[in-house]
Amino acid sequence: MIEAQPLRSLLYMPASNARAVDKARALPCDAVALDLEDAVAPDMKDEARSALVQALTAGGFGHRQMIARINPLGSPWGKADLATLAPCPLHAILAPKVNAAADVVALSVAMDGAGFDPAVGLWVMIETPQAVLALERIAETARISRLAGFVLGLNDLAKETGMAQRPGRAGFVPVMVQALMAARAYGLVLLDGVCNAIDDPARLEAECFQAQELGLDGKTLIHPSQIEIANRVFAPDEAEVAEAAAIVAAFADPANAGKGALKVGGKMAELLHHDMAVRLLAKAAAIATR
Ligand SMILES: CC(C)(COP(=O)(O)OP(=O)(O)OC[C@H]1O[C@@H](n2cnc3c(N)ncnc32)[C@H](O)[C@@H]1OP(=O)(O)O)[C@@H](O)C(=O)NCCC(=O)NCCSC(=O)C[C@H](O)C(=O)O
Ligand SMILES: [Mg+2]
Repeated sequence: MIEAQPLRSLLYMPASNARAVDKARALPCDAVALDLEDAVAPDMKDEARSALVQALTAGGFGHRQMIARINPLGSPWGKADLATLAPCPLHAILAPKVNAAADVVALSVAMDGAGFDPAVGLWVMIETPQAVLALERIAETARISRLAGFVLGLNDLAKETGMAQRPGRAGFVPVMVQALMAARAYGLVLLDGVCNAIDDPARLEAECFQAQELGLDGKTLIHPSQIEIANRVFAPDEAEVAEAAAIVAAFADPANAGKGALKVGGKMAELLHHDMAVRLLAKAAAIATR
């Protein structure tokens, strides 16, 4: 399954940064991740958690999917994060540094125990070598847990593996492909890691094109200036929308009734292309309402 709701851009911000959180209510990102983990210093964790609850309770984030990134369950803050966030209006909890399928099941059980609404999903960061090696087993837990998404954490993966974060991201491409296969096999969202180079829009754009070409749903971002690029690259362009509309129209034409393969715009179109065209048009329509 590929996510019907656009998730082209997910903007992280420290939950402790009230100015950034307030700005998020008007930014054109598809999702917001209020972070309690790496963007928050240890002595600010309790304050950030309270600020997060206040922000979610106050609301005003409109169509944006609201994600809270908690601290690891095994850290001094993880359990309190879950207990405190349980009553809040959230789309998903994002859990960092999972290593194995058992970690995901434990997180899901902890969310049940804390009283989260069943509609609140669990997304996990793929950012350790152990998690990369266990991608399929982790994804498979979606059958018995709240797991609904993967987010790549390439800074941590670089730290743990020694892999360099250079233009082209050669070392990360196999991880992105493996994560995509696992995500698609079990109906999960998959978002790309962040581009740290805030002042290099060309690099961000190249990373977005690469991730879009590899089939990822969108990109995680760290600065408002990155939103426009991600939204543009991960949205179908005019030519793609026109091609999809032509395919749908061709299959709807009574003259083509009963045919499984057609020639549309000089290309072969089969029923699978019709399905893809319908999906693309639905995504374009959802984006147009933003
Ligand atoms: C990186 C930053 C600390 C830079 O902040 P700053 O120096 O304030 O930037 P600017 O002066 O350019 O900011 C201009 C205005 O934009 C607002 N702003 C900046 N960043 C954000 C944001 N992320 N969300 C919302 N608003 C933002 C500023 O407040 C300014 O507003 P104004 O004063 O009204 O003009 C900062 O960008 C930042 O904190 N970014 C997010 C950092 C973060 O959340 N990191 C954790 C997630 S990334 C990660 O962990 C990846 C993963 O786990 C991995 O392993 O790879
Ligand atoms: Mg990380």
